[in-house]
Amino acid sequence: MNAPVPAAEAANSSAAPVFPDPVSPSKISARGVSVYYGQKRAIDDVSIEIPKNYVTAFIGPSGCGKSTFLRSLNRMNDTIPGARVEGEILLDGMDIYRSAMDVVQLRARVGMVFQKPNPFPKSIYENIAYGPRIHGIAASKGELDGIVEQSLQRAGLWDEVKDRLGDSGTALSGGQQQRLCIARAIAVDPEVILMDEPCSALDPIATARIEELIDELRGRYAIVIVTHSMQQAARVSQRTAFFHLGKIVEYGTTSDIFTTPREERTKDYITGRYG
Ligand SMILES: Nc1ncnc2c1ncn2[C@@H]1O[C@H](COP(=O)(O)OP(=O)(O)OP(=O)(O)O)[C@@H](O)[C@H]1O
Repeated sequence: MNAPVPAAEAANSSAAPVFPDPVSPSKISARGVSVYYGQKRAIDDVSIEIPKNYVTAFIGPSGCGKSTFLRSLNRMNDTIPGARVEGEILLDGMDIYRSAMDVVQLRARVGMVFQKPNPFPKSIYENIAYGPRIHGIAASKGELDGIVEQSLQRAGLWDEVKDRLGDSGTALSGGQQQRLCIARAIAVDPEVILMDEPCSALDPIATARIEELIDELRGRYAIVIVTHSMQQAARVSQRTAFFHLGKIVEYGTTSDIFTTPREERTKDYITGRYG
């Protein structure tokens, strides 16, 4: 295994670059990760340490592998026929593909929020209560009620739904459904929350509310967000990884990436000159 080296130094060597965080300890890290769909390599030998307590944005042109890499962080690719992951993904140092870690437990620790809000076709209450119940997090109905309320509070949804917890989650607006999905992820006490373009199906007002929410949750979780919006990456993240052709070309603080990118490809992409 390679020791982490500064990104600039690594970029000049022939070995694949390793991107340690400049300040924060790692929560989840990739070492030499490649992801294949059949013969096609969508992610090519990526190593990165994703820090605790920050929002990390994955940016890059369409098809560069952002979602594929995101999904490899909680084994979501396992559900895609023919998909294969090589290398190591370490959650607090434990290899999520090779240890005895149960995938259901893993996905509680590393939650996922999708592009299109996907509440269960069940009540608002049940959308939140299901996870804590199957993971044995709540010992009593009273405790479960408390988790439901706290999760909805943290997702900024409690005041809007407290009088209609029995209504279907699918009856909420798109923005409310997305906050419900975030509350559902929070309810099982995750350490990492992965968000794949969580605002792309939402209008500007709902988007602003989700961005505020991400900011409120920052510090409590390691959050990773895939986004096509440079403005959104600049608003919500403290760290940014720029992907290109299945590799991370550049990683750093969001302010550095947006003000003084080192790589021409990053510069072209964030200034809209990529073509
Ligand atoms: N289920 C799949 N089966 C086969 N190939 C796939 C699958 N999902 C993605 N790919 C391919 O892997 C590559 C990376 O796709 P991915 O969706 O990860 O990129 P992305 O950067 O997230 O793109 P976008 O920004 O457009 O969502 C692309 O060439 C894509 O066609």
